[in-house]
Amino acid sequence: MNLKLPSKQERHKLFGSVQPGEKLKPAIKDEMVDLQSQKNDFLFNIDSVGISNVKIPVTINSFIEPVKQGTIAAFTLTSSIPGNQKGTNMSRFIEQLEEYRLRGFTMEQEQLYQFVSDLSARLGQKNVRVEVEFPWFYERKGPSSELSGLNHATVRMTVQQDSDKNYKISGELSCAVTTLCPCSKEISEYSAHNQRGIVKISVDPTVLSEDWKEQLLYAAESNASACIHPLLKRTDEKIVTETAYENPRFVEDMVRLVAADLYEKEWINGFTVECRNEESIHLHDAIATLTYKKKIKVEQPDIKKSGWCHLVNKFSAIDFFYEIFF
Ligand SMILES: Nc1nc2c(ncn2[C@@H]2O[C@H](COP(=O)(O)OP(=O)(O)OP(=O)(O)O)[C@@H](O)[C@H]2O)c(=O)[nH]1
Repeated sequence: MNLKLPSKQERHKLFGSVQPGEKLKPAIKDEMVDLQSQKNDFLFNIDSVGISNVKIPVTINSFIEPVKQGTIAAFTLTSSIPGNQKGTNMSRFIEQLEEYRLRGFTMEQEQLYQFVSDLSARLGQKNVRVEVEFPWFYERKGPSSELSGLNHATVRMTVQQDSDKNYKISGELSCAVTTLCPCSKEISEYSAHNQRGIVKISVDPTVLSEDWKEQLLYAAESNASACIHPLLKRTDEKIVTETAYENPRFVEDMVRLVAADLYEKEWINGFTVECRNEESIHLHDAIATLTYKKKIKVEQPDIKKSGWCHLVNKFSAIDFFYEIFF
């Protein structure tokens, strides 16, 4: 270990770095060409332009422990632009995201509605969309030992403002469950193959219920053969195994049973349920999807001009909490 290295500057030169050239273009913002804001006939309107896969730390409130948690959210922020505008001002998306991060950005619909409203004003565009995806952690206890660990589901929220300033929100949750094959149980002398099923539920609500992600998780887990657990002792494993055997489910059974639960929820206008079983006896997956739309008149949320807007949630989160735990 007795190398005689050239200085860092000489090393950079060795690997191709050169002296800066003569700088002739303006360095002051007001003197710079603003290509993006140029007006001309640029042939087409653009439906959606912006940034995607922007990751920042955010906060989530949960009705299941841990009730307040930090997570990493990935954002896609876009707007339309008219045919006479060359481009969007991309830095403004990040500028606004940073302002919200510094204030404390919680992934709730009130803040997302306000975010879209503020972004629309900042960009000077009406068609604005924010999509955010993040892992949500929830505590799961072993059914007998009651020892706990953390599971997580993937949550996605989308808020869109259209050219008439109408708002539309949607929510999606994707979680893992256990499914045990009814056919295998029926035909075999012993046992039945089972697998991890990925249930994805997308809902189209008037307004998302305050505890919407907990309700969707419950709809998936309570209709599965068994729940997925991070930590199981033998006493737990026996119960989980037997519960799965007592509740066999095809992917078709899963999407229909979850659909029935979603249909009963007043705040949901339409939904899509998908179940994908990572088959343990095949290399391929089994999948089923079901989409249903109720015939309902959609009301608009009340967005305040500044500050977080307040929306009334029709469904009681506390009712749901008691339904699960008592
Ligand atoms: N429109 C557009 N911008 C891009 C593209 N690729 C990079 N940029 C961004 O251009 C940005 C700079 O443009 P603006 O955001 O319009 O900057 P500005 O004009 O100083 O900002 P304002 O004062 O808010 O108008 C940088 O943040 C780059 O990321 C692209 O394909 N299209």
